[in-house]
Amino acid sequence: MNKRTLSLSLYLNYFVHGIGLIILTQNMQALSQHWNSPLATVSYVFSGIGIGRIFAYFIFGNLSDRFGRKVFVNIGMLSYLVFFLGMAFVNNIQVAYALAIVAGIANSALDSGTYATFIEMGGNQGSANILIKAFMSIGEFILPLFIATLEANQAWYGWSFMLAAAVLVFNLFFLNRQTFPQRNLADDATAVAAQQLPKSRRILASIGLAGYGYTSMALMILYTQWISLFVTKTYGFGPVLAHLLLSLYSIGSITGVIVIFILLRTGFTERKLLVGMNIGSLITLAVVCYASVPWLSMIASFAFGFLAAGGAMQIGLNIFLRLYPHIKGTITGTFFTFGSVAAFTIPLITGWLSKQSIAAAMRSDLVVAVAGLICVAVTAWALRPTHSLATDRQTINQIDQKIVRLLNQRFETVTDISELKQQAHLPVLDQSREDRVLDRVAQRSSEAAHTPYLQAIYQAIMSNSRAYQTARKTTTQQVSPSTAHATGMTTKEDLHD
Ligand SMILES: O=C(O)C(=O)C[C@]1(C(=O)O)C=C[C@@H](O)C=C1
Repeated sequence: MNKRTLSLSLYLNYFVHGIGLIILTQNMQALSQHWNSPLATVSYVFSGIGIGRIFAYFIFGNLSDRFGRKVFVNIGMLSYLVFFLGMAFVNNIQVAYALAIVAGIANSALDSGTYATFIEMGGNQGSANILIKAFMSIGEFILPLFIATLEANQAWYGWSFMLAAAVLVFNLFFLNRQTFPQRNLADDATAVAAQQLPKSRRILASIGLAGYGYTSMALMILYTQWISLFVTKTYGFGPVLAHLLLSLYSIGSITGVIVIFILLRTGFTERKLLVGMNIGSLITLAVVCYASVPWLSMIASFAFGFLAAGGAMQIGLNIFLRLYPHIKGTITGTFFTFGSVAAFTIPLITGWLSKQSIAAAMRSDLVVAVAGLICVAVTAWALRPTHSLATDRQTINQIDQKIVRLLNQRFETVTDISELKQQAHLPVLDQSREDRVLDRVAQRSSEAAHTPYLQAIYQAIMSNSRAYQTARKTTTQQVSPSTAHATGMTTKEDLHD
């Protein structure tokens, strides 16, 4: 399995999915003309996507645990292909509705296969799931520009559908050349830690996370649906500023994805990050809901996008997946079923609230934010670290991961040093340098009792560094005997090191 190419291929699907998310709304006028139907009917067709999603998530998640991820990623891609090709030509509303359902199914199949695959690739792939969001955003960013270009050239609206279809056809070939990781493979530490968690705490965390599946999605949908209208009606902001707030939210979201990806790579705890982000979401949302000053709203909207839509939902799912490492597909399905229910119910609930006032509809997002915070706080509390053999070993695994990365960097530097020394005809061993390194270790050690052991470790590191340099030197000399002769390098002393 080549992690890089497989990841790239999986991400490419989410670029297409990002296009799929907005292609109907972006082509609403054109479709309404083509279908000879009013905008309201076109909008009704969109609800098919939600229906397809709700029904497919749970079934697909479960099945992907049984039949493997690749099948479901393929089902997702093929369904999306049917949707894009069909929608570009269809002129019958019923068929269009059926195609919208197919898009919902495509979405669920992709998610059921992909999120689990990233975790199953091993290593720190939880952070890889966060990047899925970034690829969706790229798709959502490029499509409107592409459509604007088509409109400017008075070209057929269907080309936007063809663009997505072309990427899918290419990716179907690309992806099917890749091998997927072994299914439901839990790394030992994760499996043991999950098993050792008392049942009551696991149930509590599961309830919190399922609830978060709903609130995290609801929080974003409600905001994007009402923000522009809210600031216009409540604070009298102009249309440009109203739309700018939404753009700032999107920019914040993309920035968030990148920053969180980096934080997770550097070993930040997902649990703490999630609680922090939800506290931040609540505060920034309260600012947007009650501040009537444009500049403050702008900053808060960016920050809200960063915190609420910058991959927080994906972190929630990652934690959920680690809790049940043997049924990752089912867990993904369950989590997103809750999200789909939010996508379906929030427009209905807020539509009803908006009859009272637009401000009431918008500010109801604060209730969602509080509920989300309670969900993640309960989860974090239930999953608080307790000292056991399994959890402490997991901590050691994380520390070792960092040490190995740093040792790789050290050896890369030693490679440079080795070359410089060869050029300057210097021996591999430099005792005075080694003494200084050991002195520095003693100075840096924060615990006197550890110091002799740390020094012994460093002695071993340097002894291996010498062995590595000597081995390199020998290989270079074998490759180029004339150079070896000219330099007269390999000394007995070095080889004994
Ligand atoms: O600094 C050097 O000259 C190195 O070759 C590096 C290094 C080390 O690994 O730290 C290795 C061997 C020397 O004896 C001293 C130090």
